Order: sequence, then structure tokens, then C-alpha cells
Amino acid sequence: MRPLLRAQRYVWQASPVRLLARILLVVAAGLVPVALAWLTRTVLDRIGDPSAPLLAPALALACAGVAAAMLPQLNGYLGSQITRTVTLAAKDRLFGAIGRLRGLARFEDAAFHDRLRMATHGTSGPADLVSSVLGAGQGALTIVGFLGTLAVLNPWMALVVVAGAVPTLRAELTLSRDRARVDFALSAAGRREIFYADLLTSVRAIKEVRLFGLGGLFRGRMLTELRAIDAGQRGADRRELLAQALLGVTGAVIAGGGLVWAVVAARQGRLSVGDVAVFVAAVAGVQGALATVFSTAGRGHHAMLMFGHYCAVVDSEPDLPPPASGQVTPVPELRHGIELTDVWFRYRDDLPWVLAGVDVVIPAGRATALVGLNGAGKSTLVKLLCRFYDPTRGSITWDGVDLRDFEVDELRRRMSVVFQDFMEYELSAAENIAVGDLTALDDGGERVTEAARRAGCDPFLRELPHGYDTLLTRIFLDAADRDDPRTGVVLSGGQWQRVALARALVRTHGDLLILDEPSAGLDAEAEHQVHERLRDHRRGRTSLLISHRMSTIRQADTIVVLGAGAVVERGGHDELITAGGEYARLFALQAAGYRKAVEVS
Ligand SMILES: Nc1ncnc2c1ncn2[C@@H]1O[C@H](COP(=O)(O)OP(=O)(O)OP(=O)(O)O)[C@@H](O)[C@H]1O
Repeated sequence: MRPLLRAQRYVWQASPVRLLARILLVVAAGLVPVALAWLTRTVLDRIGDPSAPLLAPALALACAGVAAAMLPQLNGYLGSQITRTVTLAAKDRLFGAIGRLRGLARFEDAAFHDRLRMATHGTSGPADLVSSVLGAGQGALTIVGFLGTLAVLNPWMALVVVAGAVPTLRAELTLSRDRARVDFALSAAGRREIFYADLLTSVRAIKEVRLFGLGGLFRGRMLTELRAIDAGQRGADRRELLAQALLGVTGAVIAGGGLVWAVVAARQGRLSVGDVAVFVAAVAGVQGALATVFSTAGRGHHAMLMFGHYCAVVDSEPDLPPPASGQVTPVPELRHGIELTDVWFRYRDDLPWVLAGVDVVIPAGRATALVGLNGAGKSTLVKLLCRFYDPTRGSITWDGVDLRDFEVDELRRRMSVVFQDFMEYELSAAENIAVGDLTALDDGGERVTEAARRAGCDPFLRELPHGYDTLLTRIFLDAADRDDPRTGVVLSGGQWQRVALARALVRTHGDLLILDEPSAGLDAEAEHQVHERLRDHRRGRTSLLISHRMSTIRQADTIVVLGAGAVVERGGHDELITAGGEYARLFALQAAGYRKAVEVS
């Protein structure tokens, strides 16, 4: 009952006037069929009686006919208006709730994605539920009117029709529960089907799909998922068909029996011709209205189950726990440094430890570098610093205060990060940089160009057909722009990387700059330039650089080497080379590669 009240509240808040209008229409639509039947009876009986006035009931019958024709259209129109308005508000609420999830763990959970899919279907739930209640109310009015009619003509018939409806109600509720269960069971298959369909069309995947000839494989897998969905739904359809056929036959037998009784009663003079007409209309009306009530109750039940998923997402608890002290501490300007103390972390309880007792200090105003083999846990450590997850054990402090005591958005505002897997937004070049700090859009683009200059992308962005206003996409263009090849452009991987770097550098007020492989895709000259500029930019600032290019690492004040989830070495470049450990080994390996290349050339 609570989801129903909540749905009604949502609809009332989003569209009160239309809801009131719809209620009035529903009352009218519920009573008009009964009025039509009684007016038909009156007209038929008066045709054979020249003394009785006929014009008024005939006109009233015509008017009722017009109303019967118009009301469903008006109801449908108003219903769609309400559905659209309420769905928009519900979607806004849903995505607001998703936006309140500050961590990453939920988004990596398949069960959460299934629920999210159901919740997205559930955004029309409030309107569907209220529609079902109104539909059921309309049917109930018609039933009451016609049952009254039947009770006058043949009380037994009224009883038989009502008794025949009980199995229909039970069947409809079972069927809707069955439908919702099938939908939920198939949602993982639906997710996989979308994934394979996406691989077959996405720009990112298409190169490998074509080169390795993967189209057949992914199409096959997509079809397998679709067949599984089809089989699941076909089963539900069959159960529905069987139940409805049985119910239909029961209804027809009752109506047929009633008709025979009415005809015999008329022949015996117990009913007039008008009575027979109103009796037939009443039996059909009650059965029709009952069917409508039950199918709307079934749809309402289904909508309620979907709406339940919606409510579960909207009401979900925050994924990052609030401070243990109950008090949020304002994030101070970083003066001393960030300290990781005995940090242990794994992505899930059933997965191995990624970090196992890491102790690292990132001193304020100094450049720290993080080195380690693939999978050593460097990017994971960055995600912990950004508080996308909390350490499973141990703590991370910012000038001595645990990160968990800060408001997470405020903490993130103090950081600039270039992620290894940065985003390529289908936006203009200026917006692609300004997403790092949206206020940069307000000052005429000066900070955007300054950041682009530092990241080394200003020269080629200036040269674009519309400069910084050029869209960095060829896909999401407006219809009018599609024929103009100059409107959107595609950047190279290295150019994108510089744009992503500019995005981090535009955030000038950050206390901590994190660069996770910022130059992996750059050519040698660009890499040199970018690192020269970055060195100037990082001077006096707190930064953490992750790179497999040892030449860029060596300038850091402190180098931390991660291995098997723990710190294996730390120190300055010269110190670590002298120590002859893991860092010296990696450095020598890379240097030997370059030396060999030079000798060969
Ligand atoms: N979201 C995730 N869920 C589960 N495991 C993950 C997740 N992200 C990373 N891992 C695992 O954590 C380990 C460390 O990954 P991480 O990306 O931190 O390594 P890295 O040192 O940055 O590696 P690389 O040098 O290749 O970028 C890997 O074994 C990886 O499989």
C-alpha cells in the first residue's frame, strides 16, 4: 500500500490539475455505459407505445453515445500528458539519487545494474499505478451500475457473474507476478544483449571487431541472449494465453446462459424487449468492466513491482559511510601532506588483496612518483585517494584528518586528476577542457586557453575549423551540421591525452595534482615539452605522478616503488639507483632498450 500512496503523491505533486480533470473524466466514463443501456431500454420500450414521449430519451441516448465515443479519447490524451510529466519528474529523482552515490563499488556490481534497469522502467510506475487505480475505479463504477441493473432483472445472474470473476482476479495477479519475475530473471540477459549490440556499433570497438572478424561472434552471442529472452517471455505469454482463454470461455458460457434465460423470459412475457436489451448490455458490461478492472489491476501490480525497484534505488543508503564522529570536517588547505598508513584494500571480499599494508607519505609541496609493474595497484591507490572507495583496513589522512571525515565532494574539489582511462566527451574543445572546472567557461575562455597552452594542445585546438568551439565528435552533430565536414572533428589519441591533461590543469585551485600515465600516448617531442611544462607547473605543488616512462619519473622528489601490493622501495632517483633494487632494475631495463635502439640505428 505504501508504494501506491507514494505514487499518488508523486502524481499529485507533478500534475495536480490534470489529475483532478482525469478523475472527473473517469467518473463520467464509468457511468456512461450504464446510462446508455437504460436509455436504450427506454427508447426500445417506447417505440411500441405511441403515447409515450420518445424524442427526449432518443436525444439523451444520442448525447450519451457521443460522450461514450469522446471520453476514452480525452482520458487517453490526459493520461499520456500525466504519464510524461510524472515520468520526467521521476527520472529526475532517480538520476538525482544515482548522483548521490559517490563511490564506484555500486556501479561495478551487476546486481545493482539489473535493479537500475528495472528502476528505469519503474519511472513510469507512479503514473501507471495511478492510471491503474483510476481505470479500476472507472470499471468499478460501471460494475456497480450494471450489477444494480442485473439485480433488478435477475439477482441470480448478478451473483453468477460476480462469482465467475473471482478466478479472473486471481489469475491476473498471478500472471502479473509471473511477468515481473520473468522480467527480473531476464534482465542480466538483456544487459548482455545490449553490451554485444553496442560492441557491434560503437566507434571504440569497431576497429578490432572488423580487424579480428569478431562481428559473427558478437552477433551470435547477442542472438543467443535475445533467444533466451524470447524463450523466457514466450513461456510467460503461453501461461497468459492459457489463463485468459479459460477465463474467456467461462465468461462466454455465463453470458450465453444469461441470454437464453432472457429470451425465454421475454417469450413468457416476464421481460420487455427493452429489458432483454438492457439485460444483455448489463451482462456484457459487467463482464467487460470486470475484465478491464482485472487487467488494469494486473498492470498496476506489475507497475508496483517495477516501482518497488525504483524506490529501492531512490532510497538506497549512501555507498560511502558518513564520518564515524558524525561531524563533517571542512577540508583545510594541504600544508603537511597526505599519509597512507597500513592501507589494505580489495575490491570485494571474495577477491584477492590489491594493497596489503601500504605506507606512503605524499608531502605537501613536493613531487612524488609511483612506479610498479602492471597490476601492482597504482591506479587503485589513486582511486582510494579520490575516495571512490574506502580502505578495507588502515587509513588515509589529509594533514592528519582521515579522508572519511571530509565531505567527499569538497575533498574532490581540492584535487586535479588525469585518469589513465580519461573520458573523451562528445562536446566542444573548450567544454572538454572546462569540465575540469566549469567556472572556467565564465571568464571568456582565458583559463581554458591557459590550461591548453600548458598541456601543449593550444596550437592544434586553435587550428580547428571553429577553434575551441569545434565539436570533438563526428557522431552527435545536429542534423543541420551533419553535411558540413568542418563542424566536428576527430582527434588523435595523443591529442586527446593533451586535452585530458589541460582538463586537470584548468583546476588551478587544487591542492593535489594526480597524473596517472599522462603521457603514454604522446610522441617523443610532445612528451618532452609536456613534461618540461609540467615540471614548472608542479614546482611547489603537491603532486603524484604515475608513469612507466622512467625518464619522466626520475625528476620526482620521492619515488615510491609498489610491488605485490606493498611498498618495496622509496627514495630519490640517485638513492634508488645506488641501492640497486627493483627501481634500478626497471630503470636499467628501459635504458638498455633505448641504448640498443641507438646502437642499431
Ligand atoms: N574495479 C575493479 N574490480 C576488481 N578488481 C580490480 C578493479 N580494478 C582493478 N582491479 C584489480 O586490481 C589490481 C590492481 O589494478 P591497478 O589498476 O590498480 O594496477 P596498476 O598498478 O595501476 O596497473 P597498470 O600499470 O597496468 O595501470 C589488478 O589485479 C586488477 O585486476
